[in-house]
Amino acid sequence: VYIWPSPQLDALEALRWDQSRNGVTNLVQPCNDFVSAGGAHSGRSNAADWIRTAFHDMATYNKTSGTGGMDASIRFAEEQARPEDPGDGFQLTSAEFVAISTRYISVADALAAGTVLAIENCGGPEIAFRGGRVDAAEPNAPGVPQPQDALASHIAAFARQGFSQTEMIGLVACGHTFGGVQQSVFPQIVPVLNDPNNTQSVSHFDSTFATFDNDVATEYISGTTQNPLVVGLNDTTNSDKRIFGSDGNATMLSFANSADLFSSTCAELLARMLDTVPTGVQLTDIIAPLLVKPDDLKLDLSVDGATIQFSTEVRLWDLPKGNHTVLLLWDDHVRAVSNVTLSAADVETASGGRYTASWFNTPILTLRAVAGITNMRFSVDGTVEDQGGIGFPVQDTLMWSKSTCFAFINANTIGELYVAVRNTVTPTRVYVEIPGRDNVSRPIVTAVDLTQQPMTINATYTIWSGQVTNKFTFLGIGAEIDGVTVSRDDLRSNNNFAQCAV
Ligand code: HEM
Repeated sequence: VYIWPSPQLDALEALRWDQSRNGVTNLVQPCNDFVSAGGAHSGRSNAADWIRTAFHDMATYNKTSGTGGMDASIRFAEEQARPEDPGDGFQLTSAEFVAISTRYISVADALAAGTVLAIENCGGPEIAFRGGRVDAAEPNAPGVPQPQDALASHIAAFARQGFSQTEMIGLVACGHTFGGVQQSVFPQIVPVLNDPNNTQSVSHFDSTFATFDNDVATEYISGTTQNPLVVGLNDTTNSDKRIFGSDGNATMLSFANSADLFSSTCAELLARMLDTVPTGVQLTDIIAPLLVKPDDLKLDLSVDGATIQFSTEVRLWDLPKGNHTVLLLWDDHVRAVSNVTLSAADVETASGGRYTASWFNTPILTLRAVAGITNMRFSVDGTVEDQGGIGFPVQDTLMWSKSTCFAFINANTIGELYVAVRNTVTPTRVYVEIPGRDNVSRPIVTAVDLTQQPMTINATYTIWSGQVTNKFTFLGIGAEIDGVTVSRDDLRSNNNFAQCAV
């Protein structure tokens, strides 16, 4: 657990634990949801595509040279064109996770989190998730095993990736409890199925293709398996048969005998798969949920500069069922303590129902600008939550001014931007931050300086202003103050402000 606020960890924590709010979990609920069939059951599933994509991204890893691994290089068309990466799953999955990536969440972190969330929400074990993966600038060297390869080649490929033969058996079984082989991609392995519930003719690895369970092992051991890589007509491509049988079935038998052993083994192996990163990449600690987490802080200075419109919400972890009294207490620059009662907004279960997350909102509060806000605590049923005495610090140095407005001219959105800076500081630069992507789809932020002469509107705030005419959707704000960069990563769009008067 870390101290809030920390922009990158806050974002990773939200991705990992915010369930329906994270933009990911809804794509694998129900577990047989599939993006390019409009969510309809097609025999394919996003969950399976994501897990396979993560494996193919990792499988280029070379533990001797420290190159390859989880770095989202699978998003490159060059990798997707290789015989070892057939089908459109990698392209569809990459597009989904590029869309989720932000300045704080790499595409590779998004893919890793998506894999964890898909497995956890579809019957699987809880999987340790770390962040900090770095997106590759170019494709990796090839290295994904293929079904026609010999057993010795598979053993060598997994050894290069850092997995023993027993771990190889485990990892393949953990992956192949989801999904199957597509007819259109592997016509030499799978015939056309003519099944209205399986319109893409996917021959599944086990009878429960959208859920994590040990059926892949029980069906294999009992001899009832329909796994196309075990009982396929062409023995050359029966790679699961060779791999599963390579230790005399000992590992698969242990999985068939114990669903718990299968679960715990997969939790460990899949976490290691996702944490296989190039040398030099430093992953974060395991991202645990914060028990009390403020979120979505909004501060806006009024047009006359006299008041601040403030609101926030707080997420409380695993509250007992029932009604709760939640208060926000806050400090300000005139050393007063204020409080307000929050209202229950929303309850979600996380990690496949293991936990609950409950959100509580403040109303929109009007603070005197002179007083501002410096620190928060929460009282939950009478117990004060203050991060062990630190409280939850709030910066009111830099915020949007309500004077900001947007205009729409010739398909361009033009922002008249007004940013308020507290007079206690003298920034050398105030700018807006426009999230975008570089030419290989990595998230970047472009700063556009506010260049109009700053205007002191009262004793408390000075307004910096400027215009942006670039095409953009969201804007953040930042400043350089005494050589330090201050960012308010409270992204706003034209929906948050009035239309400019003409
Ligand atoms: C020697 C190793 C492996 C071989 C030869 C192999 C081969 C295959 C093949 C041929 C497919 C069908 C793909 C398609 O039709 O589009 C497939 C699907 C899949 N593989 Fe593997 N695989 C291996 C290891 C793994 C591992 C280690 C994982 C993950 C931990 C994994 C996860 C998956 C998943 C989830 C699917 C289903 C994809 C879907 O239904 O869209 N595979 N695999």
